[in-house]
Amino acid sequence: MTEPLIELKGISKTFGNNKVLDNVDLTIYRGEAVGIIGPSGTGKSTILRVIAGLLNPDEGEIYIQGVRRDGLIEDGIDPVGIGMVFQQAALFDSLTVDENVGFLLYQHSKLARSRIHELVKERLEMVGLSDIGHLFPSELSGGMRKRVSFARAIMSNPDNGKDSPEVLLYDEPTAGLDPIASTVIEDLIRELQLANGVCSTYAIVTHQDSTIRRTADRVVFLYQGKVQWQGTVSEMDSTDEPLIKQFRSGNVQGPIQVVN
Ligand SMILES: Nc1ncnc2c1ncn2[C@@H]1O[C@H](COP(=O)(O)OP(=O)(O)OP(=O)(O)O)[C@@H](O)[C@H]1O
Repeated sequence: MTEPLIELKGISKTFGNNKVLDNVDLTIYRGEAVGIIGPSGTGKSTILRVIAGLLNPDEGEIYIQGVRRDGLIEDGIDPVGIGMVFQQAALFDSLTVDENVGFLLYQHSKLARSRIHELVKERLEMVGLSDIGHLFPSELSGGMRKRVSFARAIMSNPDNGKDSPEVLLYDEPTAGLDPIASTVIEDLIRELQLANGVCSTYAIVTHQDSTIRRTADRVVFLYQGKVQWQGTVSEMDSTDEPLIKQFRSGNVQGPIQVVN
């Protein structure tokens, strides 16, 4: 795990007067699982969107497998595929599960519909869902919708080797789920990491303690637009760093300013 796959160097992003990311440096190594934590509104989702190539930073450089990215993901120059699983499952309500998961291939590939249908079925099986392709999102539980969104994120065109996402970015994948449904999702994230190298590297934004513990090899703490601390989960439990101590305890007193 020594090769940097994603490198952010001096990334800044301001919305209006709000400098959300302030000269952030972050490296994610191949095969690594990075948990990004920090208080609400501190730029965690923003950093994922920058890595995904959905948002351009104002300043700084992004390297994907050593290649500098210039522009957004739609420019299609990244040497490895990067997929994103959004906080809300973001499924189209008027489409079936099959049509949601296969959406990009149905719209943009030359593959036969029957072939796409098979690929969708495989991906749904990978996330532990069978025989639900014909259902609509409103007929699923929250946990199932999340799993469908995972299946969509790992969907790829077999005719295009670069299409398969090697990196997955998860934005609060267990938010709003009960503890057992969260465990199912956490296990799935690790299983996908080990399966066929589909998404062997990932970054995950989460507020849930169990998700941090069960899915992160390295934890990065973001606050006031900067990476303030990073370490393993056990280092997070033992460090005397005042920001982490306060975050760990949930105490309103401390260096983290409480926003009401
Ligand atoms: N497109 C945008 N336009 C304006 N402001 C934005 C935009 N996207 C994010 N912000 C602001 O940037 C700040 C950081 O948002 P972000 O969603 O990255 O935080 P977060 O750490 O993921 O928060 P949470 O833990 O609550 O999900 C917030 O103040 C948010 O309102």
